[in-house]
Parts: sequence; C-alpha cells; structure tokens
Amino acid sequence: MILRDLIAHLDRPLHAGPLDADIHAVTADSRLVEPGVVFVAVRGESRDGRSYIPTAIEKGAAAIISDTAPESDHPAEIPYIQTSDTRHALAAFARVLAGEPSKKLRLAGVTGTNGKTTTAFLMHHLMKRVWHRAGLISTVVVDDGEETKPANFTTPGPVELNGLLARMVDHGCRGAAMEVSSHGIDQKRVDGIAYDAAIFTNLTQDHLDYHGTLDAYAATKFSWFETLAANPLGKKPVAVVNFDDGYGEKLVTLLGDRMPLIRYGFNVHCDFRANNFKQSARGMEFELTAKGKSYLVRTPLIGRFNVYNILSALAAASAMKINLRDAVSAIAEAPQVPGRMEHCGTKDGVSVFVDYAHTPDAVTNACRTLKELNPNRLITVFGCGGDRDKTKRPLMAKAAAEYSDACIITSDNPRSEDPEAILKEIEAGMGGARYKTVVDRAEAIRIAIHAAGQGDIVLIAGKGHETYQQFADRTIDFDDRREARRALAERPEPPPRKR
Ligand SMILES: CC(=O)N[C@H]1[C@@H](OP(=O)(O)OP(=O)(O)OC[C@H]2O[C@@H](n3ccc(=O)[nH]c3=O)[C@H](O)[C@@H]2O)O[C@H](CO)[C@@H](O)[C@@H]1O[C@H](C)C(=O)N[C@@H](C)C(=O)N[C@H](CCC(=O)O)C(=O)O
Ligand SMILES: Nc1ncnc2c1ncn2[C@@H]1O[C@H](COP(=O)(O)OP(=O)(O)OP(=O)(O)O)[C@@H](O)[C@H]1O
Ligand SMILES: N[C@H](CCC[C@H](N)C(=O)O)C(=O)O
Ligand SMILES: [Mg+2]
Repeated sequence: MILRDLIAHLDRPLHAGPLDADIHAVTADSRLVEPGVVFVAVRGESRDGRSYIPTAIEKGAAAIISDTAPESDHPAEIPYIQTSDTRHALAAFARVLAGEPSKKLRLAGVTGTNGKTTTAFLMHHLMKRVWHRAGLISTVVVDDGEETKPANFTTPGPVELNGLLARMVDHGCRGAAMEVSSHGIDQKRVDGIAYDAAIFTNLTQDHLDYHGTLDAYAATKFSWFETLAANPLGKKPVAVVNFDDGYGEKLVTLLGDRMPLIRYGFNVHCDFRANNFKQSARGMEFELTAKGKSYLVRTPLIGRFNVYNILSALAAASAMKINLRDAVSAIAEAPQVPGRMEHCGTKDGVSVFVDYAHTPDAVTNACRTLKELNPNRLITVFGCGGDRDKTKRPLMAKAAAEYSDACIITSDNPRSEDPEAILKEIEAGMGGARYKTVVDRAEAIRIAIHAAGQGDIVLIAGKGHETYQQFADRTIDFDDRREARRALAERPEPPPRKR
C-alpha cells in the first residue's frame, strides 16, 4: 500500500519527504524494522520510542511517524509524518494494512476485572459448535482457526491483533471471541476494531498501579463501550452487561439508548436471568429465562460466578444470531478452562484445585465455591504478584482468611520485588487467621497437600495456567498443576485407621 493512502487515515498529519513509498507493514518496535516497514515512535510507560528513530532509519524504515517535529539532521529522503496521536496512527495503519479483518468476522469482545478468559473460552466453544471454525484471543492461548499457541498478552498490540484476526479470516473462521483488557483499551490496542458484541463482566479492585483509582479504571472500561456506541464501524454492536454489578448498572445508565443492550444476572430486571442455581462437585445447573422462554442450563463448570460467565456468553451468542437452544446444549459440554477451578486430583480424600484468582473478589469467589462443596477444611495456598497493584495484597489476604480454615502464604511472580517483603504486605491483611508463610511456592504446595486430611480441599490460587515463575534475575519453569500432582503422588501413607 502507498504511504499517501495510509496517512489519509490520520487526522491532519504534517509530512515531509516523498509519500509514494510502498509500505508492507508497520511496527512500534525498532527491533522489528526492515525495509518497507513504517516505524511509529510511541512514548511508552518506561521508554520513549522517539529515541529509537535513528536505529529505525539505519535498519531501512520506509517512513517515520512521531508526535513531534523531525530532528534537524533527519534524512530528507525518508518520509517523516507528524501526528498528534501515535498510538492511534499505529492502530489505524495496522488495521488498514491487514485489510480491516474485524469487519469480516463476527467478533465478541469481553472486558471486566474477572471472568474475561472464561467467558471468551465459552464463546469460542459455542462459536465452534455452530460455525465449525472460530478464533480465540485470550490470556491463555490464541487460536487463529488452524493453530493454537500460548499467548503473550491478554489483548495483543494492534499489529499482532490485526494480524491474528486477518489469519482467522484467511482460515475460514466465521467469528472470534477475544478479551479486551483495560491496558488494551487505554493503549489503543483495540482502536477501530469492529465488534458485534461487547461484554462487561464486572469491576472490582485490580490494576490500581496503572489506573490510580477504581473510578479511573472503570472510566477506561466504559470508554470502550462509548466508542462503540458513537462509532459502530458498520456493525450494530450489542452491549451485554452484568446488571448485578454496581459498575455494570452505572454502565447501563451511561449508555442509555445509545446502543442495543442486554442485561444479565440474577435480578428480576435482567433480560437474561438465572434462578434456581444448584451445584455439586460434578457441576451445576440453573434455570435461564430469556426472550420469553425458560431453559435448563447444565454444565460441568462450578461456582456461582461461572453462572455470570455462562449468561453473558449465551446472551452474546444470541445477539450474534446463534440459536439459543443450540448454545444452551453446547454449554453442557463446556471445556475446562486451563487453570480456572481446575481439579488436579484427589488422593486419600484430599482434593486439590488450581485457580487463577489474583484479585480480592476472585479469591473470595474461588474460596466460597470450594466451601460450598462442604469440605472438612479448606486450605488455601496463595501469594501476590510483584510490580503490580500493591494495595490488593492485604485485601486478597483478608478474603483468603475469611473463607479458609488455614492458609499458606507464598510467592506468586515476585518480578523485580523482594519476595519476603511481598509476604509481609500480605500478612498485614491476615487478621487473627491461621496461617504459615513459606516463600518457596513448590514447598508451600507440598506442605499444604501433605498436611491435608480426609475430606479436605486444597486451593492453590493466583497462577492458574501459568507455566513459569518470574523473579528479578530469572524466570523458571513452574506449573501449580504439576506441583500439585507431584505433591499428591508423594503424599506419605496415611496412618492406619483405628478399629
Ligand atoms: C504497562 C504496559 O502495558 N506496558 C506495555 C506497553 O509498554 P509501553 O507502551 O509502556 O512501552 P515501553 O516499553 O515504554 O516502550 C516504548 C516504545 O518503545 C519501543 N521500543 C522499545 C525498545 C526498543 O529497543 N525499541 C523500541 O522501539 C516499544 O516497542 C514501545 O513502542 O507496550 C509494550 C509494547 O506493546 C508492552 O510490551 C508493555 O507490556 C508490558 C510488558 C506488560 O507487562 N504489560 C501488562 C501489564 C499488560 O499489558 N497486561 C494486560 C492486562 C492483563 C490482564 O489483566 O489480563 C494485557 O492485555 O496483557
Ligand atoms: N464472572 C466472574 N466474577 C468474579 N470472579 C470470577 C468470574 N469469573 C472468574 N472469576 C475468578 O477470577 C479468576 C480469573 O478468571 P478469568 O481468568 O476468567 O478472568 P480474567 O478477567 O480473564 O482475568 P485476567 O484479567 O487476569 O486475565 C478465576 O480463576 C476465578 O477465581
Ligand atoms: N494479567 C494479570 C495477571 C496476574 C497473575 C498473577 N499470577 C501475577 O503475576 O500477579 C496482571 O498482569 O495483573
Ligand atoms: Mg484473562
């Protein structure tokens, strides 16, 4: 594509140099520049992309995009475009160069603090049932319709995102489900992506390191819906909102009649409403009332919070013209989402679950769900990630302490922080609860599983599907599920029963 046609997508760009260059790709990473590639200098959280302009030129960049004027020594033959918003430019170029793939797919986006991955997996499963081929972009994996690979981000940057969507189109996918993180919205990774359904799961504390306050975090999530309402990009997107959640209610009021909306939850005003919820260790069932009819929903998933994930997936599927009865029957065979309430085995009457709960609300939900299975004791092993929202540490502790009979506090991903110091901040929230601190996560898991007795449940929270552990100086292979199975296998023989 010719540079002149690309810059037509920018708002009043200033340019210098020739505009007839043939462009094959765009990047904001100087390390990926090669001839024919436009380099967009993005000012990031930790680095200033403008400092990489000389490197990009050396590597043969076809053009430079920046938000300030060129340096006096900028080579005249290399086009230089000045624009007020470089992240917007990056997203626009990525989209146009990929052929606007989001417009060729039926696309569902899921945002909210918790439940995005689970809901996206459920939607992907429903879509594959009826359309045979469908894509998935999630924290755990990306599926382009032919190949499933581990994911690097919850919501990838615009170049990777549009590339993935284009591959889905090429592979014959009729639709896709993707997570839309608050970082993704704020950094314009999803700018100009056309959605058919936009799901809001809930909003509780997380990411305050990035957004500052809960209201600023909510405003970022809401801005995604407002953008879709103002500019539906040739589609008729439907907002699917949790109406039992305080922020969901605010979103409904904010949107008014600016876009079609489906409210879901247990409360009587919901368009997709659940009641008569029952669960056992094998799964759960509830009654769905929607579109003037009633349906019995059965699923192997457990946890009242998963009722919300199922309701939103069913509502979004129905908004995307998937037959509701077919969708309900597919939920009966919902897949195990890796690391979400994943049962890792039972031995000597001790059952172990791994769950990705890493916010206060998620810890509450995970513990409550397991308590509802009436264990003799619930033993929870958890920690908190380094270089992330520190204020959630004592709150996660409070949640774990409230619902568990005993806790082992351990390391999550310490990243650049001192693991012992993180443990101290967690301890501050434990109140008078019974707990131990064991900084080594593998040892903490082993101690919990070996100390558990007949009828106990051990919950290992926080890392879910992750297959690594990040420290300041190294990243090691680590998987809670593998450690759990190993510890179960190595459990010492229980003492013989007294007659
Ligand atoms: C806080 C955050 O989101 N940071 C992301 C963001 O960084 P940034 O924009 O601040 O970029 P930067 O590192 O300051 O660099 C500035 C610019 O210089 C460029 N650069 C840098 C080095 C170089 O040699 N050459 C070069 O051109 C970079 O490509 C970038 O364009 O953009 C970068 C490039 O895309 C990301 O790698 C980086 O993710 C970091 C690693 C990260 O940890 N992000 C997490 C927090 C995240 O995004 N999480 C969300 C939500 C998770 C969830 O709750 O599910 C997600 O969607 O995954
Ligand atoms: N609808 C929900 N409401 C509250 N908690 C939930 C919900 N769904 C899942 N959870 C809890 O939150 C954890 C994370 O769930 P999931 O991975 O689906 O969310 P996510 O929004 O994708 O998280 P992340 O932003 O970290 O990728 C689960 O392991 C579970 O403990
Ligand atoms: N996407 C989340 C993942 C947290 C997972 C937890 N294991 C941790 O490392 O804190 C985040 O970046 O906040
Ligand atoms: Mg996720």
